[in-house]
Amino acid sequence: MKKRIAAVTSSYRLLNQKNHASNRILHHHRRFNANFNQVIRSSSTSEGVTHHCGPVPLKHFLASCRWDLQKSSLIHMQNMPIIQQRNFGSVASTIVQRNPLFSTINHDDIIYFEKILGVKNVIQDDEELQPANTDWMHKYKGSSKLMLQPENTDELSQILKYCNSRCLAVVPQGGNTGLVGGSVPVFDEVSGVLVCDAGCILENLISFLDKQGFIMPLDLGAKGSCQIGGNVSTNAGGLRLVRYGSLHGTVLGLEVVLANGNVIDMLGTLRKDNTGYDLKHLFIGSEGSLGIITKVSILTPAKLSAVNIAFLACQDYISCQKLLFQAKRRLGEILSAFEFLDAQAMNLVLQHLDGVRNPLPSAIYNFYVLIETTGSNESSDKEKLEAFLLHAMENGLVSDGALAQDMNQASSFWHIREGVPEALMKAGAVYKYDLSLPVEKMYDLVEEIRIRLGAAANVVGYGHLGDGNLHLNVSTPQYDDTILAQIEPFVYEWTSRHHGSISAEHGLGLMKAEKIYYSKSSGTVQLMASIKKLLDPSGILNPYKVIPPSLLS
Ligand SMILES: O=C(O)CC[C@@H](O)C(=O)O
Ligand SMILES: [Zn+2]
Repeated sequence: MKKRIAAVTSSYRLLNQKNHASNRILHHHRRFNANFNQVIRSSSTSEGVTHHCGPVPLKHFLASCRWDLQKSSLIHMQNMPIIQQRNFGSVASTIVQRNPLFSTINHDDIIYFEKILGVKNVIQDDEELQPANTDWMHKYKGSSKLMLQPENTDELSQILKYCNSRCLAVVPQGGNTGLVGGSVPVFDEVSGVLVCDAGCILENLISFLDKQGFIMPLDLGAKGSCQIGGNVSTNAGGLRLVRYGSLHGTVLGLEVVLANGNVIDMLGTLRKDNTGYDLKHLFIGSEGSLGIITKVSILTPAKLSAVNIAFLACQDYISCQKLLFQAKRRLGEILSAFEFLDAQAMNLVLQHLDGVRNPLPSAIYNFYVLIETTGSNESSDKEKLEAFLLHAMENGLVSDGALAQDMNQASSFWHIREGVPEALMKAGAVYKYDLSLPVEKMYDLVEEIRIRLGAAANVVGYGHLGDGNLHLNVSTPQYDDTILAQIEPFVYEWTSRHHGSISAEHGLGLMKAEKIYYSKSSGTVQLMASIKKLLDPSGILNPYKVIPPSLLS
């Protein structure tokens, strides 16, 4: 072991000599050898982390229909005071006009649901409903008065059939509330295919697979509370997409309950099946608007033992781009993450998250890049990474860097990147944009927004550079409509003009349903609306989201 450290250290001395620049020190630490991704990344959400291993339940879903006619017939999505008692001021609410065709819940409905689910899974208590009615940012507030927690496909099917016949709208939801038991995931270790219930928490699946020597093909900051059904229905991207691709590639099959209660078995486990339309893709990323996913089969990659993480500083955005270009060529098949954050994002993390230390404290840099490699051959992976870093430093792409020497350091590097959303939440109000853009144009947008807003806001750019996915976040002390008017529609128009997507991985939801035309042709949106009407003629599934409501009336 000692020998290896000595050898590695000398290679970085060489680096420094070649660069003749005293500040170009790659802080080198002994590399470690474990697939620590599995165990160390902390959840960046504020939601409680559930530690049950393996089996977890099915879906939770909210009946979003109101049953108190005395109250307004509107569903308000309004800003709430957020965590840590920060005052967000008064904000103009986004108000969604309630579809008058939907029924309201009555006493007989409750009796029916209790008969199917048992009293404990029919929740009307305001306190229990509150977290489910509020999004993670505390920006949108629903007003559902009832939460139903079916424990299996059959219960869900009966409920949906009933809701459909009564024209009661429902909001499918995963990951927000407590668990209700469930069944054991089934795993085939030769093919690496996992079959599990939709309510399985991502982190539990990761632990389950870890024991078998496999990993999940997706990893998210929110893994401690998000559920695989929610991940698939929103086509969540995350930190491993650069290596394993999107869920459209790794999900092999689904079981789905349609709005009318019909259970559709598409739970194949085959990599190849060319027998006609591959309908599971309709449900991946449709945000619960076409059906509710109850089971998932997914291809899981083998867990590889050699993992390295480098935290690097770049002086300008062009260096980040060139670094990515080189990483794809020189690290090739072992590259498993390529993330970036700008100085503004770094400062927020250092300022707002407890115990975070800057691994590169000797100077202030404009950009930071986190590169992870995952491979099966320690020595050749090491050689590759070192050759890559040497080349990058010689060419002036990297100004400083640190290589994690153990799990704690690796964890602390990831914590910086994954902690950006949480730091933004703590900083005040935040306007979030999740954009796909050509990599070479991406940061121009951040700079243009910065100029537009001047000192009124802290404009932050970070994200999955390896996937061309920018998280543009604008942070202000409190929500302000004049700021919003300077960002939108500018940001959407800019993205559309550069042939990008206004939602790279977060979906459209309520926030962007009306903005869909910036990224999709009207013919495509019409076809989406036709499919929605075919599968959910009464429009009860997750109303007002994804497709502009006017197209469905
Ligand atoms: O909050 C955001 O803007 C991004 C959240 C998440 O997708 C991430 O990559 O950290
Ligand atoms: Zn992201």
